[in-house]
Amino acid sequence: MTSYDALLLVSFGGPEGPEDVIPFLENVTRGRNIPRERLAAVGEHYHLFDGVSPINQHCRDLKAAIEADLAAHGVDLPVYWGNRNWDPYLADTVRRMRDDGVRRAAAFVTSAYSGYSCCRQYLEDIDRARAEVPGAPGIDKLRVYYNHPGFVEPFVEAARAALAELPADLREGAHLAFSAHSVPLAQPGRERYTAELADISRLVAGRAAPGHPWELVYQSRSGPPAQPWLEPDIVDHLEKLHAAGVRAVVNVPVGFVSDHMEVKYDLDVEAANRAAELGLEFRRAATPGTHPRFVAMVRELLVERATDAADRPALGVLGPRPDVCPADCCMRGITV
Ligand SMILES: CC1=C(CCC(=O)O)c2cc3nc(cc4[nH]c(cc5[nH]c(cc1n2)c(C)c5CCC(=O)O)c(CCC(=O)O)c4C)C(CCC(=O)O)=C3C
Ligand SMILES: [Fe+2]
Repeated sequence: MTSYDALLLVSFGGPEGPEDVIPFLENVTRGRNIPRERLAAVGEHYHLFDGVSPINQHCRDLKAAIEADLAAHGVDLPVYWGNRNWDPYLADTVRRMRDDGVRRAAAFVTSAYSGYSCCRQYLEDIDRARAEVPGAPGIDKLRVYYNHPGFVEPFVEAARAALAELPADLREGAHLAFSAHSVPLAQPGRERYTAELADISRLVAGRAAPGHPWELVYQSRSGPPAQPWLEPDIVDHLEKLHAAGVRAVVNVPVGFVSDHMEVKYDLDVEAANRAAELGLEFRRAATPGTHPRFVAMVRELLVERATDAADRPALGVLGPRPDVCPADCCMRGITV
């Protein structure tokens, strides 16, 4: 038994106005060797949306939904929110938690997978924030949840809905294209990340669209052009499908928790525009966002951890992830 006196929502952060865009991008890419041209291009994506990323509002909505769900289930726990790259910064939130008398918090991260970018980098962020705040509360990151029914089921529902939106005569021949953020091939934990993505893609395809062909592809590639990243890219994939005579595609962005900028631009603008040019019918499935099943999962993960429950729900073939990262997760403790 661990008694938690708070839940901490940890996220990526995003700009909320044109003047935030450059400082935000500088925060994200500090020390990461991202070419200037790439940064300028990504800045333009944000400016298309008046410099406002949807991600912070998603976090406010998710926080409110979690608070309502906890209250409805008699769990009396305050919920805090802190980001890696933008206000409210994690260190400021941790300071406020300490001032409020929080001693031990469970952390729910808006990233569902193993691997450096999805798991260890958030652990490092939490460590760094705690190191900045004398007397900081203890913070336990909840387990990786990509295969939890509360994450999988909203995607199954969303994939079915997107398929149903296709013109009836094209539905039967439609392909499913699962997508996730690309990462460098050399990134620690990359094998585990891709294995988990394949696991959930197979699961969602089998439940939402049995018999339809599916593939796992990547999006939002960054880094220097010479550095190898996970492929194929979704746009190249759409071109390949089109050339092979496929006429309709449902894109399921299983790599993400909400419809933030990597979804609203890279999929809804870039991939959708290319599909339109090709004459390919393209529908994008919703991410979990504030789906009640997803919100309930946050509480279930918290209760499971607090009570050290033996039953750890997990779908697919890889099994539940342990509470504390083992060597094949994100190589925590190994220097890159
Ligand atoms: C695996 C992964 C996730 C999923 C897990 C998770 O959700 O955390 C993710 C999410 C996100 N990535 C985001 C934005 C950005 N990511 C960048 C750059 C990078 N992402 C990477 C990986 C990932 N990223 C990597 C390896 C880089 C290269 C630099 C580095 O090694 O760190 C850059 C720099 C410009 C560019 O080059 O694209 C931006 C602006 C936003 C916010 C969107 C919004 O504002 O709504 C979100 C949720
Ligand atoms: Fe990213």
